[in-house]
Order: sequence, then C-alpha cells, then structure tokens
Amino acid sequence: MAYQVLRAVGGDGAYANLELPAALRRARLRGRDAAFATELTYGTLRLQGLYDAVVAVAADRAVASIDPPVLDVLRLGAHQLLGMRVPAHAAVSATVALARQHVSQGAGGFANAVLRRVSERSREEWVQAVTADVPDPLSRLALEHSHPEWVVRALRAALIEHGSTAAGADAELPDLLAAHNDPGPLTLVGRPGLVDPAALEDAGAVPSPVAPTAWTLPSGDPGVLSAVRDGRVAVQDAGSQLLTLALVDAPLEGPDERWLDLCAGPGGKAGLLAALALPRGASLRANEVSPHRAELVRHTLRAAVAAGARVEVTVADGREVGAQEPAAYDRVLVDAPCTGLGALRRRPESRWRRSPDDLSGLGPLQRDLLRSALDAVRPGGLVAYATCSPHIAETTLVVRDVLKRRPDVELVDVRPWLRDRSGEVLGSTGAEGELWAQLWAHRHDTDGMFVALLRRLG
Ligand SMILES: C[S@@+](CC[C@H](N)C(=O)[O-])C[C@H]1O[C@@H](n2cnc3c(N)ncnc32)[C@H](O)[C@@H]1O
Repeated sequence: MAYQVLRAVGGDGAYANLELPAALRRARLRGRDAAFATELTYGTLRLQGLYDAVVAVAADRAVASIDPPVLDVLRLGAHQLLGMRVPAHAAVSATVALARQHVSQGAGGFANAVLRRVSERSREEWVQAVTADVPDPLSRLALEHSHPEWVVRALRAALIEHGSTAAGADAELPDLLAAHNDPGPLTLVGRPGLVDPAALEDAGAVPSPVAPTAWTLPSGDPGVLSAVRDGRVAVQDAGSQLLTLALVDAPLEGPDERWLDLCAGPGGKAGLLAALALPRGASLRANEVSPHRAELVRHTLRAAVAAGARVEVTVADGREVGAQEPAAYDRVLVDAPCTGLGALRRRPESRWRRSPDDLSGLGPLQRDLLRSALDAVRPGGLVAYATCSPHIAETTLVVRDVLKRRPDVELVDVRPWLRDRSGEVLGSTGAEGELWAQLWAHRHDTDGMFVALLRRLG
C-alpha cells in the first residue's frame, strides 16, 4: 500500500495525506497495521532527500538514472532500515519481494544488492558518509534532515527576521528541521458552544495545553468520533486555532457584527469563526475563489449553521471583495494562499514539490488580497493577515509593502491575544517590540503560522 501511495504521489502528483487514508479505508487496515503503513509512507516521503543520497552511494550511481518505480522501492527499503525498527533481514526480503512483484525480477536483484549495502551502516554512519565532503554547513544540515537547501536557508532567514541572532538561528535550526520530520500530535478543534468538553474527554481526547480550543487524540482515527462526523469537532492544528482566536479576542471599538473570511477554503478557520460568532450575534461571510473548495467550506460549517450561526458562503475572487463591499466588515481574516512551508510536518511530500519560483506568483496575490481586506474592513475594524509559512517573502515583506502605501492602516500588537489554554500569553513568537507573531513547530508544537493584526484608522 505504501508503495502504491508513493507511486501516486511521485508519478501522478497525488497528495499523500488524501491518498493514504483512502487506501487504508479500501484495504480495511486499522490499528497497528494502519500505523505501520502510515509511518512507512509518510516517513519515506519526508526523508526522501537523505535516502536518495544514501541510495546513490549504495548503488554507485546517480538516483536520476534509476527508474522512478525502482527508486520508490529502494526509498521504502531505506526507511525500514534507517528510519524504522524493522529487522534488516525482514526489510530487505520484503523490499526485494516488492520489487519483483511490482517491477521485475531484475529489479529484485538490484534492490537486494543496494539494500544489503544500505543495511551495513546505521543512519548516523550514513549521515556522516553522505555529508563528509559537503563543505557548506547549511547544505550538510539540509541533507541530514532531508530538506531542500533553499528551504533551510529560508527558515534560517525567518528565524533571524524574528529576532534570533545568526548564531542562535544556527543553533536552533536542527531542532526546527527535526520537528518537520516528526508527524506532530493529532490535534482537534472543539468548536466552542457546539461540543461539550466532557464528551470529548469521554471519547479519549485530551485537552491540549497549546490553545484553549485544542484537543489531542493520542491514538485512533478521529473519523470514528461522532462529533467529528457531524462537524462540531475537526482536525485542525493548534496554531490555526490560536490565530483565529486572536482575531476574535482583540478588542474593537464600535460595532462587531460583520465578519469576513476572505480565503476560507476548506473552512477550518471559518468553522471556528462561525462558532465564535454565534454567542456574539455576529454574522460570517466565508468567501473562497474555488467553487469546489467553497463546497468544502459549506460542509465544514454545517454544525455551526445547524446551531443557528448566521453564515454565508460565497464564491468570489477575494481581490475584488474590497472594491465591491468597501468598509463593510468589522473583522476580516486573510488566510492567504502560500507555500505552506510552515506545515511541512503535516504534508510529507510538500517540501519536494515547492520551489522558490512559487513565491513570485504568490507574492502579488498575497498583497492584493491583503489590500482588498483593508478596503473591506470599516475604519476602526481589524484585519488578520495569516500564512502557514514562515517565509519572509510571504509574511513580513508582504505586510511591510502593503503598509507603505496605506497611511490609513496601523499595525496592532497581536501577541497579547495569542494565549494558551491556561490563559498565558505565548512566549518566543518574535523579538521584543515586534507586533506580529511567528509560531514554530519546535518552539510551540504548532505549525509554522505567521499572523499580523492591522487596524484601519478612522
Ligand atoms: C491557506 S488556504 C485557506 C485555509 C482556510 N482558511 C482554512 O483554515 O481551512 C487559502 C485559500 O485561498 C484560496 N484562494 C486562492 N486565491 C484566492 C482568491 N483570489 N480569492 C479568494 N480565495 C483565494 C485558495 O483556494 C485556498 O482555499
């Protein structure tokens, strides 16, 4: 199953986090078998950069010259040997059998020879071997932790942008990269007012210390919880919850009745906004440019709507909403389309799919969406600009650029409104005096979300 998912991801551009759960359901795999298949698939995808370097040495040829199906087989074998506790003989024989069954007899022989060589060294020894002749420390780090080099450099720049010294960033980077190779907790959002916390605890969920609405599920499939099935609870990273709560908790003078989520699909943050809007009597417009994703938003919002939330889902280009409805909203969320470099632990293959070229397309869109949001908010109203990427080209540069031409807008300190379950303000979100916040997987156990809060002046 892991091999088939890898082929779908590498060959057909599928997403592992959609493909694998469907494959597990089809094969009715549960419990330990499902956990094994998941680790095998996701771990292989995450660590593919390191394994390709190992395979190149063990096979004594460039991986580009190895047929992609054979290479996927070898990566799976390498992960069992170097990343999981599978005994070497079992890892080699299972992988050779896989190559014979799905590729050819010859591929089986090749896999046998390569994997025997891989099994001769531990992961640490392989890391030593493949990095020994690499002079640049960041290139070595990229290989060891299986990240593209440009991503490592961008993460380092972001740490420095948010207050780390160069030496501090270098000291911290290994932890950040390692955190991207760990799946992280399975985090749920209990949408306030829609679900009884006692019922969540009865179902085995544990309150997460990270955010007041966050819960973790130590084991099991969240789909079996009835509250997940009917939309009162959903899988959502705690960082996404924190920034949504910050937008709603930041004080506002004047009316607080009309909320807008400009880029809502598939609706995770809109789901939380709708639940929070209900007791305040506010209405929510959840807008999304893609009709298919707008359908997902409708589905996500079903529990809030059933509870009486006033919600409208619209399909529109968010860049035009500000001109169409100037000064119409009290609170606006711009959760901008981005590279997703902050969510690498949740999207195993995404680090290999992204390239610096993506930034040039996203930059103008992110700026236009933020400008439109600032037009759509009333004087005195608040806009939260968020990304699930810490790349400074998508975060601080966007906000700085837009602010340059908006004398009618000021940056508001978002950090007092980022509070954990006990009500404490989150630490380590940036340098002293910084008004925006950057969350980090290794510091906060959240995805790497960025959020800035802006107020339109009266
Ligand atoms: C980061 S996602 C939003 C995630 C969402 N807030 C959530 O929590 O589930 C960005 C969304 O923006 C949408 N988008 C892209 N371009 C847009 C545009 N011009 N106007 C509105 N939405 C757009 C994408 O289709 C995508 O669904």
